[in-house]
Amino acid sequence: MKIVTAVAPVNIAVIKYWGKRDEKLILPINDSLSATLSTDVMCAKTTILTSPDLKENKFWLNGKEQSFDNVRLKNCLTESKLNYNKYIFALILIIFLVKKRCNSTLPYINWKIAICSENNFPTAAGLASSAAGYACLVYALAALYEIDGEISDIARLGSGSACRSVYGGWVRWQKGILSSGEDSIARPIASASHWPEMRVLVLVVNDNQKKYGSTIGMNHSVETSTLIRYRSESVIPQRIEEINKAILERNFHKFAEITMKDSNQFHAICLDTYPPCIYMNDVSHAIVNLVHHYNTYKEENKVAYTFDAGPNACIYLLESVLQEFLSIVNYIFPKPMDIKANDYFKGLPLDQTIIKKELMDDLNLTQNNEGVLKYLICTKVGEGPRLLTSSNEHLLQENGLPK
Ligand SMILES: Nc1ncnc2c1ncn2[C@@H]1O[C@H](COP(=O)(O)OP(=O)(O)OP(=O)(O)O)[C@@H](O)[C@H]1O
Ligand SMILES: C[C@@](O)(CCOP(=O)(O)OP(=O)(O)O)CC(=O)O
Repeated sequence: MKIVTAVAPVNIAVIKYWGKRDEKLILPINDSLSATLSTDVMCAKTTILTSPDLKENKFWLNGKEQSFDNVRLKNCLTESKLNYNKYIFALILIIFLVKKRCNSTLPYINWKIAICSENNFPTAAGLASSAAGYACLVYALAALYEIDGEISDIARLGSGSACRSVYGGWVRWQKGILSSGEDSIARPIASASHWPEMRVLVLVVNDNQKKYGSTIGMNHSVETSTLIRYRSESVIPQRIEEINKAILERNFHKFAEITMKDSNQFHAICLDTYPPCIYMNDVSHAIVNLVHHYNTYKEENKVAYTFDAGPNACIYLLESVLQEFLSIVNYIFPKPMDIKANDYFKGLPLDQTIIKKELMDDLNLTQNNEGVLKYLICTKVGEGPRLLTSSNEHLLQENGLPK
């Protein structure tokens, strides 16, 4: 019997990946760049066990068994439109590729496996669970089958954005030009400690499973949007170099401007998609408005928003402005009285600073009803995936069943 457990991070892109040039190999039409977030706050955790006693392959996600062995791979391969099976298909493909890359004389290479994974944050809600989940799966499989070297290309086959989660710090996914996809890999551009004051505040507007997934959304954009081509050909090549430089120089003002412009352009493409795929809602737009008011008041960009394929805002900001900005968020979006502070302010500890009346008067923003925000998560840039060696950490028992 052999067992490994790993944790892997989510990542939030500041230059968004949106659109594929190859759906099966998950090859993007543009480079993207993200920060990997600390696994101390948000992570996927995956245990993989292999044993000669297992009769079939098994997979549990968040406590629920997922069909695995009984999926007809052939059907998946011939499917022209991607559907929910794509996730199980990706799982099977990833296991196959990791095994292919390992030393095939390993005595346990042909044993069946049991996989058990959990996310400590909402799954399929636009908070990058697939990125953390597939990075974790590939990292744990690589440890199980003792492979070293490149794994971002394998993680990419689960979900494109997952290739960036196999590294910590600031990570760029190079779109690559080869049709084989060999050069479509992620690389860190700066370590997790490069910009230690950077914080990320996730304002959760809705953590329900989203209706319009990223895969389908971006396919429709490629098929119908004219703006998407302009973005990938004429905007991103320069923009990605500029943000790379801003990050290396720790120039927050410039970093924030590019981050917000890129989020806005991505959602403009969603609106340019026919029929449009709308992810942001009125609360998201109220957050955008609040950030711009605050930056104008400060006469400099102190805070940057970015939205993935959902209404939740990820706010990048430096530690020095965190408390003041948070106090404004709390005033504009009041916490419901009946929710305990610990259930509302998640992640890194936050002070409940009292708002300065004159600041609110200057900002002149309208207060919302209680409960418009569901909760907040405060986190920071962190390291990539890692193995957990203590046997208490395993999610599976020695018989291959979940604990
Ligand atoms: N820990 C995990 N292990 C394996 N697969 C996972 C894990 N977490 C999520 N997934 C897969 O990813 C799917 C969710 O991906 P989806 O892209 O819809 O949402 P998301 O990643 O949370 O949002 P987004 O990509 O917009 O940020 C799940 O249905 C599941 O198939
Ligand atoms: C908006 C995004 O979060 C899109 C993520 O898309 P996915 O990586 O979930 O898509 P697939 O490759 O089809 O699985 C932007 C980003 O993370 O860069």
